[in-house]
Order: sequence, then C-alpha cells, then structure tokens
Amino acid sequence: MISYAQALERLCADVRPLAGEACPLSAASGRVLARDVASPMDLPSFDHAAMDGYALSAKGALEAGAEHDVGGSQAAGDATTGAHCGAWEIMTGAPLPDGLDTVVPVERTQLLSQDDDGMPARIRLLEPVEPGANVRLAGSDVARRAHVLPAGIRIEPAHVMLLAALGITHVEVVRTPRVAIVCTGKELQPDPTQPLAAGQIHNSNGPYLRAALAAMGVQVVSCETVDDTSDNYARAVQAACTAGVDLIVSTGAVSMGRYDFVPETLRGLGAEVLFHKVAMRPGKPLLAARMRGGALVLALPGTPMAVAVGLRFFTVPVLRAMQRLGSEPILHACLDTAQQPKQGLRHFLRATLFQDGEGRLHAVVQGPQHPFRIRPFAEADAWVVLPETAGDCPAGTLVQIVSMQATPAFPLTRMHASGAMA
Ligand SMILES: Nc1nc2c(c(=O)[nH]1)N[C@H]1C(S)=C(S)[C@@H](COP(=O)(O)OP(=O)(O)OC[C@H]3O[C@@H](n4cnc5c(N)ncnc54)[C@H](O)[C@@H]3O)O[C@H]1N2
Ligand code: MOO
Repeated sequence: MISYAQALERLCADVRPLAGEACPLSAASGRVLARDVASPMDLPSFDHAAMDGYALSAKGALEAGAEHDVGGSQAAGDATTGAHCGAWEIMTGAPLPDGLDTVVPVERTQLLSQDDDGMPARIRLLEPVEPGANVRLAGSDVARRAHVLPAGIRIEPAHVMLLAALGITHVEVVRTPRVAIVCTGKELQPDPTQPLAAGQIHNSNGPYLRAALAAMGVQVVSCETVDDTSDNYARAVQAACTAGVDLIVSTGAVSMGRYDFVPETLRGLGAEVLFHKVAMRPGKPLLAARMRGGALVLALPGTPMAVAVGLRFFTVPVLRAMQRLGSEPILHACLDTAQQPKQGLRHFLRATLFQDGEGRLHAVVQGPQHPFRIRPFAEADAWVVLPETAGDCPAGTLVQIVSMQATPAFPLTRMHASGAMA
C-alpha cells in the first residue's frame, strides 16, 4: 500500500497549475498572487513631516534657545513651496519646503509672535533638535522597482494596504479553482428539509465539503447527492467534467463492499487511477484518479472523519499546488496524551490545544478516535499527525500539529522551503 507521502507526491505530480488572470485590487483579498509585484514608485513618494511643528534647515541653528522667523505654513496635500526663510510651519504628512530637512514638534517650541492673521511669525526652540529629525524620506518604506510581493502568496488585507499605497489597481491572480462534489449512498436523504425514512441519514459530508472549500475561496460548481448505482455516479462525474471543473471530490463507495463501485466506474470512464488505498488512519480506502479531460478525482471514503482527512491532507495540498501556493509550514506541540499508533500507518488524530504558563502549546488527543464520530471533530482545535514510524508516543513527545482550517491564521509564507506537510 502506498504511503501518505508517496501518495501526495504522486498526486501533486499530476497537478496542472492554474492560469493567471487580472483582478482589481478591490476583489483581490483572499486570492493567490500569480506574478511577483515590483513597486512602480517610491513610498513615501516625497520627503514629508512626521510631526506637526516647524520645518527647519539642518544648516541653521538647531540648539535650545535658537530663534527662527516663520515664513509660511504647509499642510498635507499642499504642493511643495519654496522656503523663504529659516522656519516653516508644517503639518504631519506635508511635503518639506525646498531646502528644509528637519522638523521640530510644535510642543518643543515657544511661539514668540504671531502675524495679524494669527499665523506664527517667530519661534524659539525649547530643546536642541537632531538634524533630519521627524522627516520621512522618499523611498524609506519601499524603493521604486523594489520587489514587494512574491507570486504564490494568498493576498491578505495588509498586502492590499501596501498595493493601494503604491497605486497598484490590478494584480495578476491565479484563476479560482473549480470543484464539484459528489456524495454517494442510497442511505442519504438528498433533501435536508425532508424527514428521514427508515435507514436514511442526513448528508453531512456534502455540506462539510462545500463549507470547507468555500472557506478556501474555491468555487464549488456543484454538490450532488447520488444513490448507490454506478450509472448515476458516472453521470455526475461526467457532468462535472463537462462543466470544466479542475477537481471532483466524491465521498463513499470506495471500499470493499458490494456497492463500492467507484474504482470500476472511474476506470470505465477512462480515468487513470493514480492510487487506491493509502497507509493511513482514518481514510485508508481513498482513491485518486485523473479523468481523460484532465480533471483530478479524489474519491474519499464516506465515513465522516475519512472525509475530513481527505479534505485537509489531500484536497487542500492539491488545491494549494494548483494555485502555486507553497506547502504549509510544520508546527509542533507537546503531546499530553500518550498514543500507541499502529506501525506503518500515518495517523491523523483530532485534538484540543492549550498553552501552558510558559506559552508552550500542548495537544490533548481526544478519547477514542472513532472515524464515524463528528462531535469530537467539531470540538477539536487541531490535527495531530503521527508518522508511520512514530512507535509508542509517551506524554511529552513533540508532535506535528496541523490547523483545522485550510487557510491557517498564521500562513508563515516565508517558511515555504522547509514546510512540506508530507
Ligand atoms: N471489509 C472492509 N470493510 C471496510 C473497510 C475495509 O478495509 N474492509 N474499510 C472501512 C473503512 S476504513 C472505511 S473509511 C469505510 C469506507 O467505506 P466507503 O468509502 O465505501 O463509504 P460508504 O460505505 O459509502 O460509507 C461509509 C460510512 O459513511 C457514511 N456516509 C457515507 N456518505 C455519507 C455522507 N454523505 N454523509 C454522512 N455520512 C455518510 C455511511 O452511511 C457509512 O456509515 O469502509 C469501511 N469498511
Ligand atoms: O478510513 Mo475509515 O478508518 O473507517 O474512516
């Protein structure tokens, strides 16, 4: 049986990166940058005051007690004015008058006289002023042509702030992945508003996948529920291919039962099966295939925790690879509950997290890890991942943790190189 790392590698080798497209900055948050961004301008674009006060020349008198005539006033938004004498009233953000290069805050000056119109006419410095103080120099944040954002990052609001400051109105982003969901099982009541007949259950995998994919910014093209017949599954898969999806995620009918028709149906449709069954728990019967038209299929086992693992540890990495997002960084926590994982299988365990007095993160693996149980999953904070060779893990073992969310709160984009989850 293929290992998790080999399976993921096999799958990602078949991923075709999605094309880029222009996107207005107003719609770019959450999208993935397809091209490096270089700055078209200096930021700040002109030397300006960092404080309300008086602009002075470093060549003039800056010692405590020095007196200066005030030649005029300059506010943010005013165009640069020539300095006619030693000092110029200035507001935060205003360009420095020509020849002036230092700003003294108003509270460190004494107003000696005013004009008839109430404007300051002469001031005295209460303290010595450092030459160049309180001036933000052009290009001191970003220099023109500097490389500011790399391709392959998810655009966050902070990036929008930077791009907007640089006057960038459009960015090239990766096209949104298009995904179809197909849930199989004649036990599934397809209409959630209807009562359950004998033997029926509500479809929880479909709504879960739809919610998780939508939270990642993926376009869910369709979410179908089909019965346990190969024909209906084949029809749903073909309809998804016709709709031009990049990925089909199906649930159920992929194990050993009489009605587990997924492998044969996909082969019958001409799909190339990349692997079937992965050495992991839960979710072992997972199958991956490529359709003739290029769409990838992740056929997840129907058991809810097998679906959760298939989403977080296969679907998310595939979608990241399609969007040219780097792999996720590896995070660790101290295991508080001893584990005896089965040798040769990768274990994905639901856990709660807490921080001790020293700020160290601890993981508490929840009770028995039954793959059918949804409630502990809904109460979990993170996945604990134990590798195939973990052996007995006493309390205190440092273990890998993975966020429940597909888009972690701390993306750590600068750690890509060391960050493969496999
Ligand atoms: N003889 C064997 N039996 C099973 C094996 C095995 O190796 N040998 N593997 C077990 C494992 S592990 C899993 S996981 C399941 C996977 O089976 P299938 O992928 O064929 O999934 P189903 O039988 O269709 O469903 C399994 C389980 O999940 C429920 N389910 C299905 N779809 C949904 C849905 N949309 N929402 C909520 N719940 C769903 C379904 O009713 C079943 O209870 O096979 C084991 N058996
Ligand atoms: O793959 Mo399983 O272990 O029943 O969810």
